[in-house]
Amino acid sequence: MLLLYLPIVLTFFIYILYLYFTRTFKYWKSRKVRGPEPTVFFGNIKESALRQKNIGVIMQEIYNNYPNEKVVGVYRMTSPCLLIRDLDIVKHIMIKDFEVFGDRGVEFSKKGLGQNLFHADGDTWTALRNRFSPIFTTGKLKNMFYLMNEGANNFVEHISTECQKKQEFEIHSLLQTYTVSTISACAFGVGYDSLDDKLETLKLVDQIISAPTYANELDMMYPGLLTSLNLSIIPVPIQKFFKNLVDNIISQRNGKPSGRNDFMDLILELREMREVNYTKYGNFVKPLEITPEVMAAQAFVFYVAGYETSATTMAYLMYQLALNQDIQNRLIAEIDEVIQRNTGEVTYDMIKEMKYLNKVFDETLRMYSIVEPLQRKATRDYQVPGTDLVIEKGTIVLISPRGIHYDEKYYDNPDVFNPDRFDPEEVGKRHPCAYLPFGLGQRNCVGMRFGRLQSQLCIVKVLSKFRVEPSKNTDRNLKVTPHRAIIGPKGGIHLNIIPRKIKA
Ligand code: HEM
Repeated sequence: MLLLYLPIVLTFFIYILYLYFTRTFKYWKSRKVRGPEPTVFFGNIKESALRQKNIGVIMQEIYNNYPNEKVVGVYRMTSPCLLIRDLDIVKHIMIKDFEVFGDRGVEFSKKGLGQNLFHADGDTWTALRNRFSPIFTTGKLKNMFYLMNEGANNFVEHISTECQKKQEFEIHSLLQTYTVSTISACAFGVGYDSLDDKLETLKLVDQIISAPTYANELDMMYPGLLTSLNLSIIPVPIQKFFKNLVDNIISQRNGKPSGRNDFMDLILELREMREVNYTKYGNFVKPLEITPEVMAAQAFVFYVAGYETSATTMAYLMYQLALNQDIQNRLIAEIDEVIQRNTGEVTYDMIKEMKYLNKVFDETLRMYSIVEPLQRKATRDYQVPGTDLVIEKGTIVLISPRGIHYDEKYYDNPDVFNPDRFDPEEVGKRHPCAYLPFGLGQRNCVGMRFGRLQSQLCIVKVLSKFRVEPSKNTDRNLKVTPHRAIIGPKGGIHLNIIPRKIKA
């Protein structure tokens, strides 16, 4: 008898699940916002949730499929989100109306490593950003330059040794060895000589961070769940690693700056300064106490945000130089000229002088923007300028830098690598929001100057000794890894590195 009813019960149960996992899917239609049809449970991000496609690529495809829309309604799992295509609206959200869109909407905990600049929202973020921005000024970077220089010299030596054994390298992982050591030296004061014993743990950090977890998808389905449960999405061993690292540094330095001028010194310096009270939009914001926990959270985010982004950008840059030998020749000529004119060690000011290097770097990040999509959360209902649409409080808005960077409205022949697009006159002709690899507005990348500097220094050092060329394994049709948060090349980038014949 029971068996007779089982199919009916099952069908009913599946129907209830279906209703539940499609309950929000009329949200955008009812507001007359166009967008792709969602799939039960997954919304529009099925391939990303199944780790088949990077979420940044999915958003770029949606951007491309709605060329006439200012905004597109999408569902991340069952949550309605709005993809913004129109650059004037982008400007409002990211810059002008920042008081509504100051949150990123990825906060997972107000404790431990959760109190980091990237994930924190609300007053915690304001307090963190106010407190920590000063450590990224030009003056501080200049003081830290010697640490990067040492890292770059070690790296070039490493390549020279390896080049005696082989010609072909997987350069993405090769460049990671440079950024891991440089960021470790600059962020948490690990000397290059003592790096080897930490390297294994740092590799583990990378593996754990890049391993797919479904916490993000869970938070998309039940926004705010992680924060309300105060859950950490970061595994306990990693939390312990960064906490111990910071505790050791504080005790080695007796809680005072050591004169090394690394981030830890700068944070210890900040700790010694009296905290200044300030207000945000007229409201008093509690000043932030720099506890060892807060320090560990920033060391964590500087490490995670700092090494992979720069290594990936440099790998793509080298790839394009290998495919475009004329551009490589022009860049090498600039590097040689500036070094010869200044004689001696490469300095911060010399890097700033290399205008073509900057253009090559900017064009690389146009073609290969790596932090995608950009994200903000509405902290109150918001009428989208120039439309009847109201973005409801709590809604996530998304921006696709890749969509914009490959849009022919802003960039002719977007598939062509052309650094001259970044001539100042050309830049002046474009909408100010048409280029956003470091995000935009008050919540943009705080480490932008650091990332540019550590990458450009390495490129200069490497190209002053070597050239790059395609190898037999160079993939001319690069794909991106489906699951990593930073968009990187699937299967790596294989190139030949050839010692240059330097004229005496
Ligand atoms: C090529 C290198 C890099 C790229 C392309 C990059 C890109 C980005 C992007 C797109 C964002 C989000 C901005 C937004 O939402 O508007 C971001 C945020 C952030 N980045 Fe970077 N980044 C790079 C290097 C670095 C480095 C070297 C550090 C630290 C040492 C760093 C630390 C951060 C932090 C802490 C945030 C969160 C800022 C906040 O919310 O206040 N980044 N980055």
